[in-house]
Amino acid sequence: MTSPLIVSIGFGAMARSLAASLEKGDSGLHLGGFLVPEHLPNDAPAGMQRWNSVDELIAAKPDLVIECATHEAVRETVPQLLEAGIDVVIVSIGALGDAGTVARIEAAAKTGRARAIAVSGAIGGLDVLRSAKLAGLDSVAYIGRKPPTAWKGTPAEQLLDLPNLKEATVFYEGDAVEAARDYPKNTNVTAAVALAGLGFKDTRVRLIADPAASGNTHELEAKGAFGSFHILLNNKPLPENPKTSWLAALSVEQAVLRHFSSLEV
Ligand SMILES: NC(=O)C1=CN([C@@H]2O[C@H](COP(=O)(O)OP(=O)(O)OC[C@H]3O[C@@H](n4cnc5c(N)ncnc54)[C@H](OP(=O)(O)O)[C@@H]3O)[C@@H](O)[C@H]2O)C=CC1
Ligand SMILES: O=C([O-])CC(=O)C(=O)O
Repeated sequence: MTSPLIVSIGFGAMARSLAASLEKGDSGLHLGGFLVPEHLPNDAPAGMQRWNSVDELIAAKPDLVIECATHEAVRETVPQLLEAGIDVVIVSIGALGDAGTVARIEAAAKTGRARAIAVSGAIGGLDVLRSAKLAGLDSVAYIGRKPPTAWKGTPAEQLLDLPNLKEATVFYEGDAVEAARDYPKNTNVTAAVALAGLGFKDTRVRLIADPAASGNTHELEAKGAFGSFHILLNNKPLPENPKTSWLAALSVEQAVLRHFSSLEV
């Protein structure tokens, strides 16, 4: 049997980590190539293909596409692939905080009889949240803590003196609608929590810049008819992008392995 064609949208920190990890593993699966905008330099490793347009990619008939790029790619590129009958794993899931985008993705998936799969990413406990929701959830809260460098290029820069921050500082408290929209490279996890639990408006979010943090910490607390739970993840960042946790890349890899496995665990 020939190996399935697995392609990423974007070839940044996460896609590169995924490619290297699949290569090292024994699944026989590989990242066959990637779709990136034409302006990016061509640094495709040997044996990998590069596509510059979604039409060219669709013509190559990939078996699975993994969006590892931006919220914009989820809005602009993912629906076209689904309509063409191609399953897509979505990583920049903060884009799903917009009801119009969700409706477009659902309609495209229905048209193409394809599946859009949202990854758990850098957080865990979503299985518990999904199950607990069935009996009713009273509250869901998420706390994200990262070192100041990880908040560079976000609205936190306007709120705090990030390079000279001396102590852990809360700079955002609100809901997952705003958090997912305003911190698109840092808080996709809030979308995972919102989608599994109480929805974007009712998910409480607190974001912290902490000079003492050595990695990316994600805390999740939920209460409901089932009881309550509280988890804390201490994630190591990817060397190429301190905003992104290694666990997020690993969650993409396990989504790929599950997709091609006959026993889903
Ligand atoms: N669900 C989760 O838990 C997590 C989700 N993420 C999300 O995953 C995505 C990837 O993360 P990461 O790899 O660390 O990010 P990087 O910034 O390292 O890589 C993204 C790459 O995609 C390229 N790109 C931008 N726009 C497009 C487009 N329209 N089509 C194709 N490629 C594009 C970028 O190019 P250029 O540099 O030129 O813009 C860049 O090379 C991000 O959106 C991030 O927010 C990250 C961590 C956790
Ligand atoms: O990787 C992380 O720690 C979380 C992240 O960036 C995101 O959710 O966008």
